Amino acid sequence: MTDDVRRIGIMGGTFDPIHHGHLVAASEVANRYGLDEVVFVPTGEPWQKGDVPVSPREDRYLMTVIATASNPQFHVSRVDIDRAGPTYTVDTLRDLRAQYGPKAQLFFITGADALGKLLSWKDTDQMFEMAHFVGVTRPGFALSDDHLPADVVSLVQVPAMAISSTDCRERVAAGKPVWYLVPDGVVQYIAKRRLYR
Ligand SMILES: Nc1ncnc2c1ncn2[C@@H]1O[C@H](COP(=O)(O)OP(=O)(O)OP(=O)(O)O)[C@@H](O)[C@H]1O
Ligand SMILES: O=C(O)c1ccc[n+]([C@@H]2O[C@H](COP(=O)([O-])O)[C@@H](O)[C@H]2O)c1
Repeated sequence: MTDDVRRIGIMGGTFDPIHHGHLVAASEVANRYGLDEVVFVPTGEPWQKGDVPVSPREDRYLMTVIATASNPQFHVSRVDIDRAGPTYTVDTLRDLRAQYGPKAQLFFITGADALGKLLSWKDTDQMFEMAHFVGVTRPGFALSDDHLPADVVSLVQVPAMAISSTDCRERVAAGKPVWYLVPDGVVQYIAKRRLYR
């Protein structure tokens, strides 16, 4: 009998827009951990983004689909955008666990900035029981697990991509290019939908 334990990476994000920093992080962790696939999960209502207006969820979902379409290991899930109310990772993990079954190993990928705020997330004890967390380096942020309980998180060095969605949005608003910061199809989608103007 074959060993059917699947190793699933989960890359959650607001993806407004998705950029090459997200894609490189997911690709690198997939390689390091021998993941079978990475599921990108755009947030519904990102409750820790403050007062910054967020683009419609269907636009963020479609940009994520466009950005990941060419990679057979990458998939996109609607679990967070189809759930009403604020997006909590504990719910994301519960939904994906139900979908992938009890045997799947789940690895939740976060950048150094998000990792630093992990203990402010909802129901962290339950969250830590459902997935292993992988914190990745991000230019401008220190990567540390000092504040976290032992064994819940691993730290991974990924190629430095000094890109943020905030910077991409500001560049579009100022009429500057985002070519090569985001995938080509996402550049075209932003123009077609007149996002960030
Ligand atoms: N350049 C990057 N390198 C590594 N990880 C990143 C990078 N950009 C984002 N991430 C991680 O990807 C996840 C989703 O990030 P998010 O969609 O909020 O993008 P962002 O660029 O941080 O957005 P914003 O500028 O709007 O806050 C988070 O865990 C974040 O830490
Ligand atoms: O569970 C929480 O309380 C929680 C709080 C903040 C962020 N998250 C998740 O962290 C991921 C990155 O979020 P963001 O806001 O940096 O795009 C995304 O999957 C969010 O749903 C989760």
